Amino acid sequence: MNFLSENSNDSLSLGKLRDTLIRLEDTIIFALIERAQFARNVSIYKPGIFKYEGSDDFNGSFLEFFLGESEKVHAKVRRYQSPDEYPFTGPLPEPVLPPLNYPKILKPNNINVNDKIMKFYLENIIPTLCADGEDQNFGSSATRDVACLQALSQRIHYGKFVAEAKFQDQKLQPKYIEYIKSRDSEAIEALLTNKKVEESLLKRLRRKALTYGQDITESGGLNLDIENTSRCLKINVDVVVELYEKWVIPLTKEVEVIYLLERLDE
Ligand SMILES: C=C(O[C@@H]1C=C(C(=O)O)C=C[C@H]1O)C(=O)O
Repeated sequence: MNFLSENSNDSLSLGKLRDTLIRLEDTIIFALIERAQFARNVSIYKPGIFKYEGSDDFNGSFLEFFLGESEKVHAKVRRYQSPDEYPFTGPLPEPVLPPLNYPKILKPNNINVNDKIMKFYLENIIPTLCADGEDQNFGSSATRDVACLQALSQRIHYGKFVAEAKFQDQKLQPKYIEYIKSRDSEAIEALLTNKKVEESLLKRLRRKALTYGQDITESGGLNLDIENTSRCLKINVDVVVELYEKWVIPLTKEVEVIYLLERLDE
């Protein structure tokens, strides 16, 4: 979401944030489809298998190396105002001070569930998403992993913005304040949970995975009948739905709760 082009209160409306989360469903499904075309390639997840020029002392996995190096670049450009200012090649200019005009309360803080995201991605998603074995496409697999992990991380950390929007609801704010003061995480989670939104999301996600997973030809209709279609899909629809049901939604809510527990600290 672009926080710079709009006034900050407006960009925190729950409706707009939900639109952003819906758009990110597409990003995540396509990233998973990209990864699913390659085999599991377990070698890229085991530490110490490859050596890297100029990083002789690095002992982690290929994926960790890849992610670390790309995030070094992200760290250097993070403070620029727009992606258009980032050079594609050559040295980066000196970073300027943070120009991002976030709503004040959303200044960067310590909420980070990336360790959890990495764990469920490697232990639960990759083994069911990809064919067992090694097709030796190590670089291709790792680039897709980075795309999947970054999209999942972005989606889940959006919980901060969602939580702030919910806290701004004047009818509910006294309740949130009461539960925050009594450190009642369960009550906070119950208050911010919207079962209807979650149910619609899971239904929509199944239809999206079924649709995006098909080869679209020049004629003929799409087939939304899972029984007939699932054999030739590019992705296992159940993996996508389970990913959201078991991991993405619960972790988004965890971020929401952590954010709100710190909301009154200033
Ligand atoms: C994100 C929201 O908050 C909660 C988390 C949801 C999610 O991660 O998709 C969905 C509904 C809510 O229980 C929301 O209300 O839209």
